[in-house]
Amino acid sequence: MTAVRPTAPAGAAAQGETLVDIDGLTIRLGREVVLRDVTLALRRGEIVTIVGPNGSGKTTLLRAILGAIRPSAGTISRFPGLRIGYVPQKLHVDRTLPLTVRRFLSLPVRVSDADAARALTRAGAAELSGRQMSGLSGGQFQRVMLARALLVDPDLLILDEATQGLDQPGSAAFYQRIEEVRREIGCAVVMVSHELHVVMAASDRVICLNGHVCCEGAPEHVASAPEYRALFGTGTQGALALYRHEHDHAHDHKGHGHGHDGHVHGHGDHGHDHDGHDHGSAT
Ligand SMILES: Nc1ncnc2c1ncn2[C@@H]1O[C@H](COP(=O)(O)OP(=O)(O)OP(=O)(O)O)[C@@H](O)[C@H]1O
Repeated sequence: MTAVRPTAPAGAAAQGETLVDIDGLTIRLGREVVLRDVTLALRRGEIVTIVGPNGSGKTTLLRAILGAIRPSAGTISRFPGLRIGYVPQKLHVDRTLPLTVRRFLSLPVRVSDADAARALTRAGAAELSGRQMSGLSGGQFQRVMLARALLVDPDLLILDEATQGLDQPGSAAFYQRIEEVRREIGCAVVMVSHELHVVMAASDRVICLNGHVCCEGAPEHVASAPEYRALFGTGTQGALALYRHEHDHAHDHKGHGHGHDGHVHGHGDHGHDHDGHDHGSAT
């Protein structure tokens, strides 16, 4: 029997408190067992990345956390009143429709100017409010999508391959923004990404999924785990090491100036401006 049960009395969750507790989760879709006996917890303030091959159940897991899919077995317990912000894998906005960013944020639920401005600022997109959705670059569009997810003041931010289509510096800038959001509002973040070498380095914890949890832990731990290497080979480990190595150099990040305790979210000396990505804080 499935259950979604409260884990604690309503109220402000403390830093590190469990927001989502998944125990023995099994999900069948049609005849297929997509997830089998998945047990994991998401805690306030942490950034967790889910990696895994195509079809390994990553989106299904996110949808189960969102409550869009019911467990076939096992439980998903959410902190009472948990607010979830979701950045989907794809959102098609009719590019022929005249629609400003500000108006987009009021669809389908109208939000106040103050709330829209606050969310845009947090997403590093304050200057985009009056822009047409159709004229945004990929990176700008994703920041607007992030702003939309932030409107609910989330305890948990869920991102499903949110940087698809962005170049590597653009992705790294986006994940840097996610870290800043996490620091500002103290939410937990769970995200799926195929850009392992970028996103793993920006994560506190990595969960390697292949229908079940193959391995999990700190990025370095997972990257060197035999289960992970069996799925992804050793290439990512090398890329991760290279990325950290690059970042260890004292290069000037033009106004970045963020004190990040060893996490990687910069983008090296790529030497090109990729169309309005905001690498620093716009606030
Ligand atoms: N509604 C559905 N009905 C039946 N099977 C489904 C449904 N949705 C997903 N699946 C199957 O579940 C499996 C996992 O899909 P899921 O989208 O969760 O994988 P994923 O790891 O997110 O993949 P990708 O990396 O390609 O996005 C796949 O085999 C998929 O075909």
